[in-house]
Amino acid sequence: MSIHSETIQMDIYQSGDEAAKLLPISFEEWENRAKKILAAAPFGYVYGAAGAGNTHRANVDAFQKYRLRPRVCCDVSKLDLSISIFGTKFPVPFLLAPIGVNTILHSDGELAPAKAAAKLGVPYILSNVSSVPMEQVAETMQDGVRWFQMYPPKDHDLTKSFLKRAEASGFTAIVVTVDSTLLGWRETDLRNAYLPFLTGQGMGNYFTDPVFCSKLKEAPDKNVKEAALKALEEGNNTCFTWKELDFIREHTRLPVLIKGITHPDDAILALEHGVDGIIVSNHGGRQLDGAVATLDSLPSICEAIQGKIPIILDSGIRRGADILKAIALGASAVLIGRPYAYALAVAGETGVEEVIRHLVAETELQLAISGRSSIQEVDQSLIIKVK
Ligand SMILES: Cc1cc2nc3c(=O)[nH]c(=O)nc-3n(C[C@H](O)[C@H](O)[C@H](O)COP(=O)(O)O)c2cc1C
Ligand SMILES: O=C(O)C(=O)c1ccccc1
Repeated sequence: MSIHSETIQMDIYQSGDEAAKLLPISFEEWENRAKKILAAAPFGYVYGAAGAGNTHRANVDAFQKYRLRPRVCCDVSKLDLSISIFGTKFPVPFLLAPIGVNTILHSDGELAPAKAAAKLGVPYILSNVSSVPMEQVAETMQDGVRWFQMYPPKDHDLTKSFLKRAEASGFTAIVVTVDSTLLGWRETDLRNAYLPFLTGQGMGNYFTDPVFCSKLKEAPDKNVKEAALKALEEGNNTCFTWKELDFIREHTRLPVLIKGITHPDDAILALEHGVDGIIVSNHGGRQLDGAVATLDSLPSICEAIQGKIPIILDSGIRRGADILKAIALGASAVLIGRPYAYALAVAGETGVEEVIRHLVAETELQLAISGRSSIQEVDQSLIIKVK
């Protein structure tokens, strides 16, 4: 990656350019700006969490239980943020999380984060419920690394079709999200009576799928509501068990990651069922309220997995310090969620690019000021638990 902290930081300091000053720097500023720009319902869809929002708060608060304890007088003149997953080297220790239905945030939909990620060499995980079909996202990303996230459909033919399309369009891993076979109790969205899928948004992959369309009475453009309800029904796969995961495992040659694990026993089961990676996630607190923070569940999962497969963490990552703390506790990488969603709403592709660039710069500076020169040197000795 050709972006480095010094250049990014000095560019910002030195720019007398008004345009640069117009875009936010902090997470809170992006969030506030998104709130001003968006209508209440789409903003609430991103901001909202399940129930009282306790899981969401716990995710963020968990990072404050740990402090970085820097070493000094270390040679940090050469810095390396790169990591390696499934034998592929990535320039930075984060990926963009799958976030669906991006047209509620920006008219470019998923094409904007996809392009920003590809431009900066950051892998992009495309949501199953993207507004733009996966083939179009693939085309816009060219050689950019992309993974496809799937809400496992009830219909095995549809599952096979999604897998086949993802493979054919150059996605290099499948992320199976297992924490959302039912939609959580989301009070903000209920208050706004807002579920964007019902009007056909976020249906890019379903409405272009030959298997899905073959099972509808009328084409999606003739009866959007019927088609959308059918897609949601496919996702409400409450019969999903490890057996269904085996089915997915058997029907793709790509690495399979399971997203939504917070219990070490599930991590072990996932490993036994042949997954290649685990994403410790509680969906940003959007599913189960009152649940354990992902950072709090990470150590037990790392202990259970014993380094056999990569463990990625999301939910609550806002800044460089959070990234380093997750890695110090055993994560191989993290996913960035809401920060880029707000940036997308504020400034489209440019906004997402800015968020990525700032996170790279901050993480690199944090690493150096901690006295470490590479992500490989980040381990438990970097942090202490303070409460
Ligand atoms: C608006 C929104 C839509 C999301 N859509 C998906 C999705 O389609 N698939 C998925 O696996 N996770 C989805 N997630 C969860 C994210 O992948 C990620 O787990 C979460 O955003 C992490 O929490 P954080 O944003 O608070 O850091 C969504 C999250 C948000 C905020
Ligand atoms: O909004 C979400 O968090 C999300 O990922 C989702 C989308 C559709 C059905 C279930 C969850």
